[in-house]
Amino acid sequence: MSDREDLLRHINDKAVIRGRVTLSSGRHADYYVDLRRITLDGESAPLAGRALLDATADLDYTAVGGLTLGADPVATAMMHAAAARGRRLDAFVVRKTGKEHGLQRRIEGPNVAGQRVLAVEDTSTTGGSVLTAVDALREEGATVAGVAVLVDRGAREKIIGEGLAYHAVFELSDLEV
Ligand SMILES: O=P(O)(O)OC[C@H]1O[C@H](OP(=O)(O)OP(=O)(O)O)[C@H](O)[C@@H]1O
Ligand SMILES: O=C(O)c1cc(=O)[nH]c(=O)[nH]1
Repeated sequence: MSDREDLLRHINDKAVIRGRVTLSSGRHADYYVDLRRITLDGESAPLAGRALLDATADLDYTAVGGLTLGADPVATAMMHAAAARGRRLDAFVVRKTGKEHGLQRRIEGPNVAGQRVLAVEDTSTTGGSVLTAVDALREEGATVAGVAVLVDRGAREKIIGEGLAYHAVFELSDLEV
């Protein structure tokens, strides 16, 4: 079984939650895909890291990350999967709001200025969260090579409309929702 096939089985078994929920955008839905149950699961996370590296193999980037919190374990899974393949890939975390003490950095980790970066998410519904990260990255002087998510929940058109390359390991239609 390929990593992608294996990962799909893990997502259907562990992350698809049925029931009325309010989404990040304020919209309502009858199911939730809780991918934190994948990206923080010791068996599933390495699969997610490798599947995202494979899905973005056509893109050129040296660092990966996105808007905290959902994006964080996605980025670190990719970083470790890349290291296991002998490739250096840095990670970063984009804060939702600026930090007022310490070094007051909006983007934590090795400097992204001048780097080609990949903006990631666990899932993207309206694209609002990942595009917030894209804006912050550009403000910091990074070049955004593209956007990648584990599960696209509808943001594809919006993100492509912004002129960004977009890769999703799975579409909603792949899932048992
Ligand atoms: O495409 P969007 O409409 O922006 O929705 C997707 C976002 O919603 C979830 O995060 P959430 O806002 O729940 O916050 P969290 O990552 O801090 O849990 C998810 O991890 C994405 O970041
Ligand atoms: O749109 C969202 O907020 C959202 C949907 C979903 O299925 N999973 C998630 O973590 N966030």
